[in-house]
Amino acid sequence: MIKVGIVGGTGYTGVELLRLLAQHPHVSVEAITSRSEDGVRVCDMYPNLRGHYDDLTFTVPDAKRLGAMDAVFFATPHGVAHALAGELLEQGTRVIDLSADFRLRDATEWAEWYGQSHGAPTLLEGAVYGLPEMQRERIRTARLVAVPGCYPTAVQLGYLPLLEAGLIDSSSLIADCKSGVTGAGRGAKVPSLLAEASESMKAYGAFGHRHLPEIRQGLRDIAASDIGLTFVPHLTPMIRGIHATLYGRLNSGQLNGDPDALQALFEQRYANEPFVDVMPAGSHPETRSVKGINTCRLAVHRPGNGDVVVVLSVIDNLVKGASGQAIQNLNLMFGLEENAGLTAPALMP
Ligand SMILES: NC(=O)C1=CN([C@@H]2O[C@H](COP(=O)(O)OP(=O)(O)OC[C@H]3O[C@@H](n4cnc5c(N)ncnc54)[C@H](OP(=O)(O)O)[C@@H]3O)[C@@H](O)[C@H]2O)C=CC1
Ligand SMILES: CC(=O)N[C@@H](CCC(=O)OP(=O)(O)O)C(=O)O
Repeated sequence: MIKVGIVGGTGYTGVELLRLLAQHPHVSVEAITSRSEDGVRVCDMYPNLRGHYDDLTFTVPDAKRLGAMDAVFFATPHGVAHALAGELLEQGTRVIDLSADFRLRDATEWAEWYGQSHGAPTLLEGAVYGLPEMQRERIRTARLVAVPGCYPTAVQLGYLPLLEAGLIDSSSLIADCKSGVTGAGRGAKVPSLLAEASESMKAYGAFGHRHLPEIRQGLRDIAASDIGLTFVPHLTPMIRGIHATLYGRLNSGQLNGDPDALQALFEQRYANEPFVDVMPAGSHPETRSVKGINTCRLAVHRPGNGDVVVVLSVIDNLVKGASGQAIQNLNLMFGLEENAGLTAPALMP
């Protein structure tokens, strides 16, 4: 069994790691941290886990204890992994970070968007961006993986086939994205209150959200050209889910009027991807169809056979957008089946 620890076990991505790992055939969770719930049994705080982790208790983070693990997940706010990851890596422990600490390759850019200086710039060179559909081979040998953010996962997977094939103009992309409220974490915040978030919807971060540089960096790698992207996130009254509506303008002379070419492109690009499902032509994927699972469902449209392509991309923010993708990365890093622990179907309704 692979011994793992989780730093930040009381948050939504932490408890989602526990839920998914309870079904994992090759992983045993041996350490879980919380400073505020030190000494509390996991199943007393999260009764959905009763019968799974009856002997597991939250403890304060301790580098020596965590360094005895084969791998440690960080499900913590930005900046925490900066402080601890180096010490764990030195002890031979592999690190899978769900926060944004190692997602941007440029420490100066990170500092500009996150409002604090980068705490571990020397680790950046060895960090691998954990989007398996782009970086699978590098992830297999990585010791430090930066799990992509939820919006960046939905947006990059949607644009990937189009940009790789050079079909759309990379300077005029528009990503209109909606998220459920668990995307904001479990901490008490006024915008997440029932009376604030239910029966209402609003955009936020239209002036520039911290996922913008992350998405741009990923799309630049795919397109090998500069990216012009307008990204506007919205908060919607769902618990889980991200819905991204992605627009791109076809480069002139592309597709030559072939009505099936776009669909065929997406189906071919993702034919061997275990966690990307290209839906039949004309589909409109629903967020509830990915509730609790690690799948990104996509549909591609070309309204009126015009020169605009619309991609619809849905994920569960807590699974393919965070904890599920983190486990997919662990499976690759340890040479396991890529879908180990990630095979259950989605909840419905
Ligand atoms: N929610 C989502 O959909 C997604 C979240 N993420 C990212 O994953 C990370 C975790 O998110 P989420 O689960 O929502 O966060 P939460 O705010 O729900 O939980 C944060 C956890 O971190 C612990 N923690 C906080 N500060 C520290 C610290 N200084 N040292 C050690 N532990 C600390 C908390 O426990 P305690 O304070 O008791 O120690 C808690 O268990 C974040 O970086 C987030 O941006 C990524 C993708 C999607
Ligand atoms: C609805 C909501 O508030 N979403 C979060 C992003 C979700 C996320 O987890 O992003 P990171 O992994 O980069 O933290 C936000 O907009 O800040």
